[in-house]
Amino acid sequence: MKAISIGLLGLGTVGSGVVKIIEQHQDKLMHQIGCAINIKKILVKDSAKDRQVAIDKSILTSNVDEILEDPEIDVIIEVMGGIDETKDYLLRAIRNKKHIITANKDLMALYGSQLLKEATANECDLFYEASVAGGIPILRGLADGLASDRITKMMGIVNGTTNFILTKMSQDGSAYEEVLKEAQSLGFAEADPTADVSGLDAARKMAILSTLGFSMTIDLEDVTVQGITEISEEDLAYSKKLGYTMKLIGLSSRDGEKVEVSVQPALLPEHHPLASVHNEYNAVYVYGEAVGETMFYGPGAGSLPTATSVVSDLVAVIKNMRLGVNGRSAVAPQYPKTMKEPSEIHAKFFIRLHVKDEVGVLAKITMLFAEHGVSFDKILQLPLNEKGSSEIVLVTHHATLTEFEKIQQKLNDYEMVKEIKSTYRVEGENGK
Ligand SMILES: NC(=O)C1=CN([C@@H]2O[C@H](COP(=O)(O)OP(=O)(O)OC[C@H]3O[C@@H](n4cnc5c(N)ncnc54)[C@H](OP(=O)(O)O)[C@@H]3O)[C@@H](O)[C@H]2O)C=CC1
Ligand SMILES: N[C@@H](CC=O)C(=O)O
Ligand code: NA
Repeated sequence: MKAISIGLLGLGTVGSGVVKIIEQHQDKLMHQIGCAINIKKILVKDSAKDRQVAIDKSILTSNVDEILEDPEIDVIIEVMGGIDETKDYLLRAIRNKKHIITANKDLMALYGSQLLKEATANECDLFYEASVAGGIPILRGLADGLASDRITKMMGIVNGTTNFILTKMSQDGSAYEEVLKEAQSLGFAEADPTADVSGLDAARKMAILSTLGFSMTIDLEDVTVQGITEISEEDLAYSKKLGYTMKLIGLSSRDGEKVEVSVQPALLPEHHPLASVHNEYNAVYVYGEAVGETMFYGPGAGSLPTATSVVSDLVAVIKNMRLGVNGRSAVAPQYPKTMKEPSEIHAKFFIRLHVKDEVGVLAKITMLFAEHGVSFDKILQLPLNEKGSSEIVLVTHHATLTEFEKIQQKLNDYEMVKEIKSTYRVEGENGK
């Protein structure tokens, strides 16, 4: 079989990894697909820039038409990032009958269904394994490995940068800004790391995972999002003291046909498997009605891990080309979407309050929670340096989000409560 020519859009962290893997694993790739892979052109912004990989500079271009309009190029690998312009490039490529592989969750979370429909209509493959949890084959795990099951819950650490930051802050006491810079220099962070630390990157991945896992179209706006920027050293210290580990957790759950999809910092019991996922590593816990608990673990970001998923997608495209079955694997969502109301979301909650150090304060707070049917699992009360003030830290038993929000509103109105310093969900107790 003659060599397959591919066009690469982007030669940064992931693109360089793709070039390395295609070169270094040539024998294995040839054995699997029966032909050579020829990287014919690479789109970059600046062709003069020094590169992390040795390549023939004549294949670099800043004119995308040289790739999209080249009839010899069968497959486009998109690892440049960006949304609107990139979507236009990919739609043009699909209409020119080119198969697509992308690592771009920003794009797939917003326009995945449009692109997949267009690809199917043009008998093209569109694979995006690297877009969620970099090097972990989670999308293939859901689409193929668990195809026979009904998924009811997914809980994961799906952003490497924030997991790296939280690990270093809680284990070594490192400062937030310093660790963020380190994550950027290691190539884990997005071009604009706001997407990482605000939780948006994880929300995009949860929208993609939930759409596939629950077979319903979960849009980005269906995902409630909170990032890691408000987490204080005190919160990290209290979570340790109470036997928890703070992680940025993506959560998708389904009860009947109703779903919740959210991203937030949450406290996990120290013995929970996700609590020992450190640095840029990701993990996704998947519960299926038949299979029970499964866990997918591995590097969530970085050049070679992410490129592994990209090149494995390329192998799948080329195998489909040989069989003449491209564009047949995407399955359209089966179910309509109904999101859970806050009154249908149950969790345990952590709350940290600064209160006046007076007789009866704790009793009054206990009474308020009891009026809303919420009892406590853990209570700490400690004096503060500020005279006449103390700190109360509570972990509730399960309550609905609605009741917990009502309690917070009433606490804010109490004169004895100086400030609600922080609240978090506590997840993963009872083994899940
Ligand atoms: N880094 C990671 O660990 C992971 C990244 N991803 C995703 O992979 C994609 C790429 O990420 P990453 O490799 O880190 O990004 P980089 O910023 O390292 O690389 C981007 C590359 O694309 C080129 N590029 C960007 N915009 C344009 C444009 N408008 N025209 C031409 N070329 C352009 C850049 O050219 P030049 O070099 O000339 O500047 C660069 O080579 C993103 O969608 C990201 O979200 C997914 C999983 C993990
Ligand atoms: N910035 C992302 C890269 C992979 O998707 C992350 O940190 O997880
Ligand atoms: Na993946």
